[in-house]
Amino acid sequence: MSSVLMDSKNFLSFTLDNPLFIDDTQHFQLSDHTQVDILDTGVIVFTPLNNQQAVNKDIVLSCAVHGNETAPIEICNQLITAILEQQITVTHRVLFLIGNPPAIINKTRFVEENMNRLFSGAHSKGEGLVNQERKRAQALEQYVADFFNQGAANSQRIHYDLHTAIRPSKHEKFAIYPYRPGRSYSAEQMMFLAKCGVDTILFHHEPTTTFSYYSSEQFNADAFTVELGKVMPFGENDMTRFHDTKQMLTQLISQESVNLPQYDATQLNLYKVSRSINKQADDFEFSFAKDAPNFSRFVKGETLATENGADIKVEAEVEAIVFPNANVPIGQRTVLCLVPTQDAPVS
Ligand SMILES: O=C(O)CCC(=O)N[C@@H](CCC(=O)O)C(=O)O
Ligand SMILES: [Zn+2]
Repeated sequence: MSSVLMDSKNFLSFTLDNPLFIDDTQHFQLSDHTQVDILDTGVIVFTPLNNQQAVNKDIVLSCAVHGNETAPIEICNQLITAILEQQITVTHRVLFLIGNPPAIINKTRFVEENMNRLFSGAHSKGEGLVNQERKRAQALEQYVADFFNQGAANSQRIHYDLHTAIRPSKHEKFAIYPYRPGRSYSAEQMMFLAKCGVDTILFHHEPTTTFSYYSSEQFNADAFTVELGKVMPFGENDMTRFHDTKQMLTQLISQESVNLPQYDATQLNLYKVSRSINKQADDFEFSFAKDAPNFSRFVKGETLATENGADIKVEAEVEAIVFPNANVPIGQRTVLCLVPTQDAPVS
């Protein structure tokens, strides 16, 4: 093990000291109970060595797919440190991914290209692997593939891709459930998220090129993009707001199973994505206030945006908006429109 990591047990510092690659993979054990494998910058796997009958989950926790979303980075790094210092012992296989170290250093969402639009092979489309984010998205796919493929056939595969949102939100913590045709939604997963404080779920309506969709679609994982609050610089996150999330993630990785309440839709705010409005022209502009929070609601006929001299109006009786961002390349999502739902197929 390199002295850099040995001295500090701070995997984030080690990652940011080596943002593009590490010289060698590193492999060591914690006492006789946990195998640790550092496979790349920001890529660390913990494998329990004892009590194999309790190992029933393969868990991926990713952060910093967007470099300026610091709270998830702090949460993951705290969990990694607690494992390395043997305050927590993993019961299940766990892969932590710090997605985009150069963007963390840059304090920006991305350096050249939004990495969360580059999964499921999008990294190699068009001009191909021309930048660091494209290469990293391809590499992250491979680490996830290897990790899940090396697990037991009957293990539950879980991937929480942790983010924070640009805007304030009427529902502070929410999760995007990737499109999964033919698969019902997991009541257990939604109650786990609720116990994390993530009480709002958006059911996506179409395939995307996000990291969580990749794990969900390719590996049948219970995968989510999880939004934990508003983007803040390092040092400005109120970590008390993440207490429940961190506690539940600790239970998830360290306990054979987690006690969860019965599914109760009344504890959740459920929304279906009704449409994604993609940018067609440079003059795209929203009609609502710049500081409108996520989940602001608009009624049928109201104008949401203008583009090419035309109005883009609310189509359903009521639509809520999430992730409005006009500053995206042509072809990409400017906003997701949502309708409240109670009838999602859950099992
Ligand atoms: O606040 C915003 O505008 C963006 C927050 C964010 O990064 N959201 C993810 C959602 C991914 C998904 O739809 O699963 C993203 O835009 O990549
Ligand atoms: Zn994000």
